[in-house]
Amino acid sequence: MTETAVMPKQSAYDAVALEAHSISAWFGEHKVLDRVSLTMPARMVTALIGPSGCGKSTFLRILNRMHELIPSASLAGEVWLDGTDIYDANIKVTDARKHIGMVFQKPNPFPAMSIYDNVVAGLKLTGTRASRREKDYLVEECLTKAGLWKEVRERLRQPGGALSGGQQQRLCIARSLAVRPQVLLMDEPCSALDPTSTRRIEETIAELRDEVTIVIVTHNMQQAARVSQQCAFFLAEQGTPGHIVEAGPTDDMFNAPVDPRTADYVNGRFG
Ligand SMILES: Nc1ncnc2c1ncn2[C@@H]1O[C@H](COP(=O)(O)OP(=O)(O)OP(=O)(O)O)[C@@H](O)[C@H]1O
Repeated sequence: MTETAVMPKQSAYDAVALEAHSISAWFGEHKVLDRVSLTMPARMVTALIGPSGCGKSTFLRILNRMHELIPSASLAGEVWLDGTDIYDANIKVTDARKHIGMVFQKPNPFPAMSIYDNVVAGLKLTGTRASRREKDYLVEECLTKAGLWKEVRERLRQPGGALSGGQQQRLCIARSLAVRPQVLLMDEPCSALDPTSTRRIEETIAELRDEVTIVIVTHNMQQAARVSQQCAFFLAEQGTPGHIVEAGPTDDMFNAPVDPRTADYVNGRFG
């Protein structure tokens, strides 16, 4: 009997490790990542750091099968979530993305849709049925986890687009949480936000990490030091594809890096 791959069963929130094995990536003939392997443990925030163009976003997008949306893009390697290869031929793209959510650089709520409907929007996309009561509960739960409930509880029917940038980003986090992902990927989630909103998102990340495995791309070294427990330093030297120079506990990466290039980067000497 042949085994059919299925995505692991989702309980409420259930953080699990995500493992990338020997990931290489191309845009057409241009190779941008070379055999990148990284374990992103459960209940930890992993920060991907490195200079512009070294492949951090490409790697992040490979982790939830968004890379394949680009016509010229291809990849090699495997991504394992709790014992299942998300690139297995039997795994549906929508299932992979349901388990592994993404928050982008620029907050992208549906602007004309109400705050309430923004949060539950993912249910429709993933074909999940819910009663009105279940939705009400989910909206409060996810907005609370995203640190937004108290600010919007009296105006859930107002459009998402009327919120501030920082509130919109927290709404996007709530929307991602509503399908109960096991992993949340964040691509520079604070780069469009002011310092106060940034701090609020960082607090939200800290509160979420026990329930959702978080991987964040950031250019801000102070932010990487504040929010992550593990860091991976990517580099693409002189036109070569991006690779990981060094990965490890955040404290070690900042205070006792093994590779001098890591020390130079985290201390702001290049990039
Ligand atoms: N859609 C695309 N088509 C072609 N090449 C691309 C595409 N997206 C990215 N690239 C190339 O892939 C390489 C890696 O880009 P990527 O955006 O992953 O790097 P990054 O480290 O996230 O950069 P940044 O920090 O500036 O966001 C770069 O050389 C970039 O030009």
